[in-house]
Formats: sequence, C-alpha cells, structure tokens
Amino acid sequence: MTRLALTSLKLAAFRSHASLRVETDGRPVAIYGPNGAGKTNILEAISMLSPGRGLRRAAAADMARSATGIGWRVTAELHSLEQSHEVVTGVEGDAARSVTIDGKAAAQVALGRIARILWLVPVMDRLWLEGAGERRRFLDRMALSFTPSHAEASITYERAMRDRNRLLKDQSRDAGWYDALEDQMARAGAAITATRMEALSRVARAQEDAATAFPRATLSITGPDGEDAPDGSEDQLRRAFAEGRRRDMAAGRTLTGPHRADLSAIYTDKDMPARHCSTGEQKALLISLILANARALADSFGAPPILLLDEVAAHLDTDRRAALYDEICALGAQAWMTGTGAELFDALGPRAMRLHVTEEGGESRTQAEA
Ligand SMILES: Nc1ncnc2c1ncn2[C@@H]1O[C@H](COP(=O)(O)OP(=O)(O)OP(=O)(O)O)[C@@H](O)[C@H]1O
Repeated sequence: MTRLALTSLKLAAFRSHASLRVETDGRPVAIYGPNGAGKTNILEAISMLSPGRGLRRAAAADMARSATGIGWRVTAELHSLEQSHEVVTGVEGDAARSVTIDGKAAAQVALGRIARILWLVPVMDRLWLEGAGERRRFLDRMALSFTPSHAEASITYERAMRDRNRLLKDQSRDAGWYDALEDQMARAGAAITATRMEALSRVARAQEDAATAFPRATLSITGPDGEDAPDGSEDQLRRAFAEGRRRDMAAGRTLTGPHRADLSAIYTDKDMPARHCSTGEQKALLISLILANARALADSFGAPPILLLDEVAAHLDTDRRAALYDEICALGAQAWMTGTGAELFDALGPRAMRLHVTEEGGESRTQAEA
C-alpha cells in the first residue's frame, strides 16, 4: 500500500457524475475515455479534498450536477501512513462548502493536515507567460504542502488587508486603526514569506542530484515587476505598510506585501527564463517541479502526496512518458492521471489500475478495470 492514498472515492451529483464509486488498492489510477466524458471532473472532485477552490478554481455551486442542481458531495477514505480517515465535503443548497473528517465538522484548512494533494492541469502550460496571480497560487500550494498553517496565515493576512483597503478607500486617517491592521498583516505576511522561502529551498534540495529525466528549475521569489523581493520580515513589512499609506490611499488598495510577490523560474541547465522556453520545455519544467515537491514531501513526512495529473501523458514523447511513470512508481505516489486513450498508459503495465469513463446523455459512466 502506498503511504498516502485514496482507497475509496464516492461522488454524488458532482458535475457530470450523478454517482460514482471507485475502490483502489493504493496504486496509481489511469483514467481514460473520450473528450468530455468526465475525467477531469474526477480529478477536480479529489482536489476538493484540499483547502480552497480546487483545480478549476470554480465556485462551489458550479460543481453541482446541473440536472439535479441542489448540491454535491465527495466522500473519500484516505489512507495516510498508518491511519485512515473518512473525509466528506460538499455543498447543500446555498450553504458554503462543508467538511467533515471522521464524522466531525472541520474547517477547510484542516484538510491540509491530512491530505497533501498536488496537481498539474493544462491551463498551467501558460503559467510562466501570464499574470503573477497563477504563479503565486502555484507557490502557495507548494508552501501549503509543507506547512499546512500557511492556509491560516493567508486567511489572516487577506482579512486584515481587506479591512485596511476599506480604510484606504474611505480616506480614513485613523492612525490607530492602520497600526493595528498593519501589525496583523506584518505578522501573517512574514509567516507567509518564510513558508514560501522554506518551500523553495526544500524543492531546490530535492532537485540536487535527483535521478530524474526532467530538467532542473531554479526558483526565486521576486517583487511584482521582477525586482528582487524585500526580505519580508515583520519589521520590514510593518515599515513598508506605514510608509506606503499615502500612496496606497491614492490607489485605494495596498500596493506592497506578499500578496504582490511573483515567482520566477529559470531552466537551470540552459540558464534561460522559463517564459522563453519552448512549450514542451515549460511542461517538462512543471512536471519536474511537481516531482521535486513530491520527493521533498516524501523525505520530510514519510509519504509522497497524491498527484493529480490532467492530460500530462499525451504531451510527452514515449521515453519521457515512461520516465514519468517510473518516477511516480519509485516515489510510491498515488497519481490520478487522465488521457483520452488507454494506450497512453501502456508503459505503466500492472503498476496502475484503470478507470474507463464514458458519457451517455450528459451523464458520466465509470468502469474500473484491474
Ligand atoms: N455542473 C455540471 N453539471 C453537469 N455536467 C457538467 C457540469 N459541469 C461540467 N459538466 C460536463 O462535464 C463534461 C466535462 O467533463 P471533463 O472536463 O471531466 O471532461 P474530460 O473527460 O476531462 O474531457 P477532455 O478530454 O476533453 O478534457 C462536459 O461534458 C460538461 O458539460
């Protein structure tokens, strides 16, 4: 048995899946079937077992099956090292997404402590080319995977910043209010930056001397315009917020802090910024980073994360694809992978189970194969 795995997954009224039930023995799962059959929907459902909006960043209500429209539910048996947890998450009517762990109501952030889940989806092919927001989210998922309290620090920071932005918009000059909110932002912000830096150094270490077919990437955190990021300590942030009040009031929002950070990547062996690399090279860099993150987690916690790899196989040549499968299996990670044809997964042989997904009249049907 892999050390972190979903051994059972049930979906109810989740997008195209009226109901789905899959039992696994912890091996990776290769999901295949035609376009629109509902393969990515299964990965999205699994991504809801981590805090946040999942791999499509969709509103929770949009995940409800449109034919039913009253809500959805994902129920999973999660085997983690020597423990098993039953996790249920879903939405009913207009209520916010709820989570229960072993029958007890829990906050979403608690999911980060029992299920480490990383994903790679086709929209991330443009990660190095588009806005900083997606890159920051990528960085934060990495940070969250090592330090679950990153989620709480982010919530505290965002909340205090929203309040500060309101003061700025109202043109308030109440220094006491600013001091109090900026103090919260400086403390949470310093924690956010420290966790991000820690994640980068763990991923960098996991790339050193790694036996991998994928290229190394050198990551660093920069300011919004690619400049070197300030040290991000509590004192530095407190000073930057206080000094920036006048400028921020003119802008109506906070213009400095970890919410403006960007992630830069260099293709190490070519000394080439990732955004200048070919499409295939960029994809290889992303796979490399996910695998390095997974190796670092396995080293630190004794278990690699669950990996959700949407349409990754189709974009790799035969050798790279075989290398990816070998690396996943060597890690002992339960990867859930999608592709249109079963043959994309031939090189996995009996190392993975297969799920065949088809669509009939707007409803997905799933058949597990040994
Ligand atoms: N809320 C919803 N209710 C019902 N069906 C939905 C809902 N949201 C999406 N769908 C359907 O789910 C299908 C898309 O599923 P999904 O993205 O999982 O496909 P896929 O098998 O990954 O396809 P591809 O190979 O094209 O990526 C579409 O047919 C879409 O109409």
